[in-house]
Amino acid sequence: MSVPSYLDQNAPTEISIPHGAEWRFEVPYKTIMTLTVKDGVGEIFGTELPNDVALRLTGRKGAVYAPLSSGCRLQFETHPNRDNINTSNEDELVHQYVSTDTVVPQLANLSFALEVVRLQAAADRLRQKTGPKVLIVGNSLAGKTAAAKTLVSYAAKMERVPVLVNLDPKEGVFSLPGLLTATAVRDFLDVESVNGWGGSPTTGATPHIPKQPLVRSYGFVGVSENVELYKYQLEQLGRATLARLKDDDDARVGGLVVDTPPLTMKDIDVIETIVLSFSIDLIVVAGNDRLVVDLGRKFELQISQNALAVVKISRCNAVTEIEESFVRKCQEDTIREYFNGNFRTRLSPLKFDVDMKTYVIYKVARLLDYTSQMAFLPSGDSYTADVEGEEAPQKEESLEKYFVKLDDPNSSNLENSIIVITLVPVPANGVVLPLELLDSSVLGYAHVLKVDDAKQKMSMLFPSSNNIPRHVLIATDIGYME
Ligand SMILES: Nc1ncnc2c1ncn2[C@@H]1O[C@H](COP(=O)(O)OP(=O)(O)OP(=O)(O)O)[C@@H](O)[C@H]1O
Repeated sequence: MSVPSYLDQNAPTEISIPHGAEWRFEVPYKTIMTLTVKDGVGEIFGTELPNDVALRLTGRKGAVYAPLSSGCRLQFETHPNRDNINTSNEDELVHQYVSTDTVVPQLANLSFALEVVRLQAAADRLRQKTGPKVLIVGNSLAGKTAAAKTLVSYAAKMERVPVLVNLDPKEGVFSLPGLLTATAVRDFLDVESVNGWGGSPTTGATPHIPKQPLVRSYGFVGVSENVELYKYQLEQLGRATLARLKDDDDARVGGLVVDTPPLTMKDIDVIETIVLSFSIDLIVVAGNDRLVVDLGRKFELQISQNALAVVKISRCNAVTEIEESFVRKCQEDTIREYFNGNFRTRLSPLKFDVDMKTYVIYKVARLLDYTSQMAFLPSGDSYTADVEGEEAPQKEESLEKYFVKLDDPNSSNLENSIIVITLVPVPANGVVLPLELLDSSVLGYAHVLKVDDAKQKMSMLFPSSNNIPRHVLIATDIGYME
C-alpha cells in the first residue's frame, strides 16, 4: 500500500493504477474533484468510467479499480466547492493513495457464479425460476453498499436487470432517506450523483434510464427507532418485489441484490424477516467470520435443503470511520437532489399552500412512544396484552404501534420535515382504517417549508405540477432545511 498523500489544490495530477489495484480517494464536501480516465479501464464500484470524460465528484469516498492488464491511467484536479465552502469539521484536501488490498476480485468471482444461476433462470421460464436472490449483511462500514453496487453493475454489464433492494434507511437510493426501495437497474449507475447510485425519477432528464423504484415509507433513518414498522414495511416491499419478478421477465432472471444497514446476530429477527420476505437464497457476509458461522447454524435446515447458502467476502478496510456530519450532509444533498435536481439538471418543484384543517395528519411513531402510551391504557385492553406478550392483537389493528395521529399539527412538529402523501383520501368521518393507511401506496413526498400556526396553513414543496390532493398525510422523522 502506498503512503497517503495530501495534494496541492488545482494542480492536475496523474495516477497510474496497476492491474488489479485500486486508487482510493476521499473528497471532502468543500472540494470538487474532476477525474478523467486517460488510458486503460477504470471502474468505480463496478461502473466503468468513460475515457476522456471529466467526472465531477464531491463529498465522496471511493476507489477506481483497474480490472484489465492494461491498468488505468487517470488525471484529476481539485477546485473549491463554492456551494459547500462553509461545511464545518472538514479540511479541503483530497486524501488519495493506491492500494492492492481490494475485494473487487472476490466480487467479480461471485458475479460469475451469480451469472450461472441467471443463465439457469433464463433457460427455465416455464417454471418461473428466478435469478439469484442475494442478501448482503455485515457490520458498519464493512463495504456492504460498495459490494451491492459492484454486484449490480457487473450484472447490468452482462445485460441483466437485477433488482437492487435498499433496506438501509439512512441512504436514499433512487429516492429519499427514510424509504425502503426496490429498483430494477437496467444500465450503469450514475457515479457523479450524490451517493453514487443515481437520481430519482424526479431528477429530470438524465443520460441514464430513469429508475422507478418500488417504495415503502419507513420514515426514520435508524432501524431501532421503530423496528416493528421497519419490519412491516420491508415485508410489504418483499411482497411487491417478488410480484415484480413474476411480472417482469428481465427482472426475474436478474434476481435481487439486497443492501442492508449494519446487522449482526443481535438483529437476527430482522435478518430472518428479510430472508423470508425476499425469499433469499444467498447470504453474503462482509468480513465477519462469527456471523458466517452463526447464520450457518441459524439457517441449518434451509442450507441442508440447498435452499440457502452463506458465503463470506473480505471486509473493505478502506474507510474505518465516517463522521456523523458527513452522513447527515449526504442525506441533505440526497433530499436536495430529489426536490431541486443536481448540477446537471435543475428542477423547479412547485410550492403549495394547504389548509391544515382539511387534512388528517399522522406521524411515524417511535417504538418508545408506543410502549409509553401503552402504559396508560386501562388493563385488559388488547394493547396491554400485546405488551405483556399474551395474545397479540392483529398487527394491522394496532395503528398506534406505527403511526400517531397529530391532533395539533403545528410548526414544531411539522416544519422542515418530509411528509408522505398517501393514496388514502381523507375520510368524511375522519376515521382512518389502520390497514388502509399501513398498506397504502404513496402518491409522493413533499417538503414542509413553513407552517403558519395562526392561519393553520402549511407551505409545501412538491415535485409535481399536480395539486396536493386531500389525502391522509404521514409526517416522517426526516428533517431538512432549505
Ligand atoms: N475500496 C474502497 N475504497 C475507498 N472507499 C471505499 C471503498 N469501499 C467503500 N468505500 C467507502 O467507504 C464508505 C463505507 O463503505 P460502504 O458504504 O460500502 O459500507 P457499508 O458497510 O455499506 O456501510 P454502512 O455501515 O453505512 O452500512 C463509503 O463512503 C464508501 O464509498
